[in-house]
Amino acid sequence: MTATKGLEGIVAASTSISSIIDDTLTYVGYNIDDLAENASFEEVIYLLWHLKLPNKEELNDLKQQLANNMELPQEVINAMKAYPVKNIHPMAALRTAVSTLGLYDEEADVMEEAANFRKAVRLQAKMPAIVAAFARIRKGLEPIAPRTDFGFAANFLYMLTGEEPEAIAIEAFNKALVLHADHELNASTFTARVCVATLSDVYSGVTAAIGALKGPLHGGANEQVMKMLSEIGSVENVDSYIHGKLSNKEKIMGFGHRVYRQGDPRAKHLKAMSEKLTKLTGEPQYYEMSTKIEEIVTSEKALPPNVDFYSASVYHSLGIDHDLFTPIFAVSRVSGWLAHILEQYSNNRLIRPRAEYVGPGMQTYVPIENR
Ligand SMILES: CC(=O)SCCNC(=O)CCNC(=O)[C@H](O)C(C)(C)COP(=O)(O)OP(=O)(O)OC[C@H]1O[C@@H](n2cnc3c(N)ncnc32)[C@H](O)[C@@H]1OP(=O)(O)O
Ligand SMILES: O=C([O-])CC(=O)C(=O)O
Repeated sequence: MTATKGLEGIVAASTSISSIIDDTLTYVGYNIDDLAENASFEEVIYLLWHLKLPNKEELNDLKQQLANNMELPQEVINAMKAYPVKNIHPMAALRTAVSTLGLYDEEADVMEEAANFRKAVRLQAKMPAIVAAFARIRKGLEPIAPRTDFGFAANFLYMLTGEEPEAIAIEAFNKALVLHADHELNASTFTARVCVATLSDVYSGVTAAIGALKGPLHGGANEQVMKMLSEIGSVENVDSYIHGKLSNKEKIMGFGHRVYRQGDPRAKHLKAMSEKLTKLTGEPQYYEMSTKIEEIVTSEKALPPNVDFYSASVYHSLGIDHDLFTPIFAVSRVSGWLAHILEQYSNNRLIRPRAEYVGPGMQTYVPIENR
């Protein structure tokens, strides 16, 4: 038995939800470029969960269900207020709050398909409310209840600030949500599937997935990109900063991908948004630094930017705190995790690969007094 490091190239599941073939990403056969330009995030959620686009009635029904289920149980808000809010990362808070949410869902361990769909709606609806509530609680502010007349993207921005978001912010945020919704068998989705393949519950699957997304080699990279842009500070500093990192053999966050070779098809949409939004906010340097970094990294390392690279300057331009970038990724990706969890349940088998043993050969036990 020989292990493949990082399971590279191993096909570990079948799915009808999304595909990456020849660097083209589709959700249920719809090209991501089409969806990014035309779809609302709610339409994408419906597509991922039902494997077809909704008609008007189905879409309105899902929108209403999401808006109606956004409000958090007071117990979860109280629990968040008791976290050591000043010292914890919002991804740790989100991971814990989603687990706590499961304690207050009477159907948490009901395994029927209809109950799992109901929990999917509740979790999808409450994830943005958790992120927004935590962002306010840690500043000493009260959480803001969602508006039932707002769509998903608008509601998140509203719960974060208490102000009605501008149309351009809603449009940009909706597009970012669409672009991050699903991505075949990425590390966090695989984690969710492994977890629920033991027939554990939806909350456990999503909690596990949040843990996997948090790492800087996966979803956590978007926050690291912003940290890098802040450290660089101006276009003039890009060259020496990036060359310094590369000569130290350090990774440049937001570049490279296990599956894409020519480039991540989502990046161009975020790049265009970054250019537009940074101009509007009067901070074009974030876009200019980013394009200069891209120029160097692609020419010297042949590594194109991934989804995390330009999303950083997009979220910064929307006025979002930098350590909320990865939780925002989770607010979108939970739609994909839930789709994969439902798919896993529908055709389940325990996921249990083998390991190549590379430790010592047979040894004789030595009693502790003789060691
Ligand atoms: C949503 C997402 O999860 S997208 C990915 C987000 N993550 C990041 O942006 C973090 C930076 N990127 C990386 O760490 C990697 O490219 C990954 C984790 C995304 C993919 O990793 P893998 O396929 O395992 O590639 P691996 O890490 O083995 O790298 C292969 C080679 O490319 C180099 N490399 C890969 N990514 C980068 C990078 N961003 N900067 C510099 N060098 C890199 C590695 O150092 C390695 O070089 P070596 O062979 O000389 O040692
Ligand atoms: O697919 C991956 O390995 C990482 C990624 O881009 C994503 O999860 O969106």
